[in-house]
This record gives sequence, C-alpha cells and structure tokens, in this order.
Amino acid sequence: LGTWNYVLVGAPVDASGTEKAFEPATGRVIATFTCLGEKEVSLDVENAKAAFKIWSKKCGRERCQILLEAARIIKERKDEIATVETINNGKSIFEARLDVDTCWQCLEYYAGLAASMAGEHIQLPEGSFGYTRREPLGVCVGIGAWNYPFQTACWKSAPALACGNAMIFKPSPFTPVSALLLAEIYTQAGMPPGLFNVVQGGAATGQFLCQHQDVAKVSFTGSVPTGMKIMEMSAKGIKPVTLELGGKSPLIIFSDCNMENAVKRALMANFLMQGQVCCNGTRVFVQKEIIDKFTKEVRVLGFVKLAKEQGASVLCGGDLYVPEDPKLKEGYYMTPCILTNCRDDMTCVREEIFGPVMSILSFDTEAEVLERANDTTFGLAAGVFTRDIQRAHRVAAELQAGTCYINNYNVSPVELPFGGYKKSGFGRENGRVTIEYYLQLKTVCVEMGNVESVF
Ligand SMILES: NC(=O)C1=CN([C@@H]2O[C@H](COP(=O)(O)OP(=O)(O)OC[C@H]3O[C@@H](n4cnc5c(N)ncnc54)[C@H](O)[C@@H]3O)[C@@H](O)[C@H]2O)C=CC1
Repeated sequence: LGTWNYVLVGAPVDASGTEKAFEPATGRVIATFTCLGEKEVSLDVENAKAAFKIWSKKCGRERCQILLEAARIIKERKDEIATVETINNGKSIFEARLDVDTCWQCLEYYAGLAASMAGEHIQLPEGSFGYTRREPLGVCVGIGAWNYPFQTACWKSAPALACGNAMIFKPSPFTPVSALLLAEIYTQAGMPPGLFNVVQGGAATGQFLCQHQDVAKVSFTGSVPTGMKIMEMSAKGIKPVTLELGGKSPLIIFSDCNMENAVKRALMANFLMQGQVCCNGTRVFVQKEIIDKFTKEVRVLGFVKLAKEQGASVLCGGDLYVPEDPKLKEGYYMTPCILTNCRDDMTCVREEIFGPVMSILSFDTEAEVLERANDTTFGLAAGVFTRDIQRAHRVAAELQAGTCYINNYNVSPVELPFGGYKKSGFGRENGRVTIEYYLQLKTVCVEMGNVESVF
C-alpha cells in the first residue's frame, strides 16, 4: 500500500475540475478525482432510472438474496475495506473494522425485511375492498459526511435498495474512495448496473443531485448549515428528506453510578474516532459529590489509552502533535483534551467542536441537570449513568434527544433506529422504521358491484 494511488477519473462531459484526497496520517495525496457536473449527474440519474425499472420489479425475496450476497462479500473483504478507510479517513484500523461489521450487519438486517414488506387489505361495504401497496420512491440520493464514509454509504443504501429504490451516493470529497468498493460489491452481488452509483464531487455536485427533477428523495448526513440548504432545495421539488445532522450531546453521570463504567464510557463518548462522531457525549455533567474522583480517573485512563496508542505519554492538552516517526510528520494530529470547570455559556460547551475535546460540568440535582442538558438547539443523543433504575428511565424520558443511552454510550446496533430531535435533523437510519422513509403508500380502491350515476 506504500505506493497506493487511487485515480478516480471518468470521462468528464462538463466536470467542474478535480479534487485531491489525502491520507491524514502522512499528508500524502492518495486520490485525484473529477467533480461531476450537471450533465454527468443527469446521465447518472438516467442510468439509475433504467436500473430502478429492473430492480423495482423484483420481489422482496430476490432483493433479499442479492443483499445477503453483498453482505457476505463485505465480510470476506473486511480487512481490505477497513484498510482503505483507515488510509483515507485517518481512523484507527480497530475502529474501521468495527465500522465494517456494522455495514454487513445492516445489509443482512434489511435483506431480512425485504421479503416481508406488505400492504393491507381493507374490507368495504357490498364486497368491495381496498388494499395498500408499499411502493419504492424511485431514484434516491445519499450524501455523506467524511467521518464514517463506508458506513454511511451502507446505512443509506441498504434500506433504500431493500425497498426497491435505486441510489446515487455522493461521498464527502475528503473521503471519496471506500464508497467505490461498495459499488463494486453490489455489482458483484448481482445488482443491475447503475442501481447504486457513486458520484464524486463537493457542494456543486451535491446541489445538482438535490435539484434534479427525477430524484425522488434525499438522505443527507452532515452539518446543520448544509442540512438547511439541502432542505431548501428539496422543498422546491417537494422531495422528502432525511437529515442526520450534528450534535452537542449531554452525558449525565449521577453520584450513584458504577464509576469504572462511567469513566470508560465517558472516554469512549468523547474520543471515539478522535472525537469526530456526531452523537458524541461532549457535555459531561457530573454530580458534585463525585466530580473530583471522576476528573482524576478520567485523566488517568486518558493517559493510559494515549500511551497505548502512540507508544509514548503525551500531555492531555489539545495541542497539535507531531509524531516521532518521520513518515507521519506531515500528518494531522492533536492530543485529546479534557476541560474541567466548564460553564454552560462557554463556546466549547455550546458548539459542536468535532474533535477530541471533553467538557466536564458539575451539577447538583436531577431537575437542574435536565434543564441544562436540554438547553441546546441540538438533540441527537444523550446518556445517563446511574444505578437507580427509576431515575434512569425518568431521565431518559425527559431528555430531548433522538437516542438515549442508559449506562452505556455510542453503541449503534442496526436493529435500533438512530436520528435526531431539534436541529439534529429528522428521519431515522437503522431499525424497522427506516423502511417507511424509502417507501410510499398506494391505496387501491376496488368496486365489486355496479356504480350509480350521480348526475
Ligand atoms: N447525525 C448523523 O448521523 C451524523 C452527522 N454528522 C455531522 O456531519 C458533520 C461533519 O461532516 P462534514 O462532512 O464536515 O459536513 P458537511 O455538511 O460540510 O458536508 C457533508 C456533505 O454535504 C456535501 N455538501 C456540502 N455543501 C453542499 C450543498 N450546498 N449541497 C449539497 N451537498 C453539499 C459535502 O460535499 C459532503 O458530502 C458534523 O456536523 C457531524 O455532526 C456526521 C456523521 C453522522
């Protein structure tokens, strides 16, 4: 992989220039790609429409078989996919392998649902009846952020394809590579050409996709400002959207918690993927009685974790970090940072940092912490650590967030829906409910007798 250079160049018709993708560990350029223009986007939509005609006529069981085969290939190529992800995104290989596991699991899950999607039969007077058909939307667009490139491509495409849609996926220009592996795998598994197409480019290409009249739906993962633009563009075409946006999630640690678990998960809730996870619990509210102990333990464990990862102990200060290894000198590094004595009005507590920074805040009572935890425009996730079972559920019910963790954090089983409240977006990924976002309901009303003239 030392000389690995992926050149992603098609035969551009009206491309708007090229972009480079980097390896964050070393700073070297690993890919050069063409940003697709309006005509190319239109060609892709035409291809997707042709593939949709074939795919939407297949029964659920046939789609299930192909998705299962794709899941099998992902499992077989797990290490290769994880390596590509690590090189292009910069996450650890350990985390990249976990991501790939959530991907084949997602494909298996929606393959399982594909065969059981069904409408209703409704009896009407005089033997007449109605029934509902759950039909795919058509050509759907997926637009992804750079932090989970392969996972986002799978989490969006698996339910879309299981429901009989086609999908055009635009990865982030920072991480353009791994989605191509998914396209290759889907084709190898037996999907018609063009059913899952990867389009490369940045904001301009994304806009062409969202504005295209034959695109039926947009599922977007990214920041709130871009989410607002996506929604505006989609509104003009009356297109449904799914928005998976940013967060500033609270993690509440009560004094009766299991301290060891709370410390371990607070670290994971902040430093997973170098802190670049949308649902990270970056506002850590710790009850006053245990804040000193918690702060001490979280620092100690932080040092151990870092020492393990980097082979040396570094200061816990959020500084730029230059590794000893000469190969890594041009890379992009920062030491994890823990901030104590924070106040709710500080910028680091209010705004999404999307980096390895944990803010610790002290609190006294349950009522107080709930008010403060909910005092945010975001609502993606939240967590609570306590041994009091009634308090755990009471607090989870009061937290204004799409996902609430009790005595854990940052786990995403494919069976559970994931998505935001408030400015963190709407619509869901994963879970049974997500198929509702990729289907439309047709009612068929059947008359069994003769009809009277009303004139
Ligand atoms: N809720 C969730 O599931 C997740 C949310 N995120 C959020 O994503 C953000 C970080 O990702 P970034 O890549 O920096 O976000 P971003 O909003 O800058 O870009 C996301 C994608 O949108 C595209 N884009 C940018 N402008 C566009 C436009 N005008 N029209 C159409 N497409 C456009 C980009 O090329 C990229 O593919 C954070 O806020 C994070 O919280 C990240 C992962 C998961």
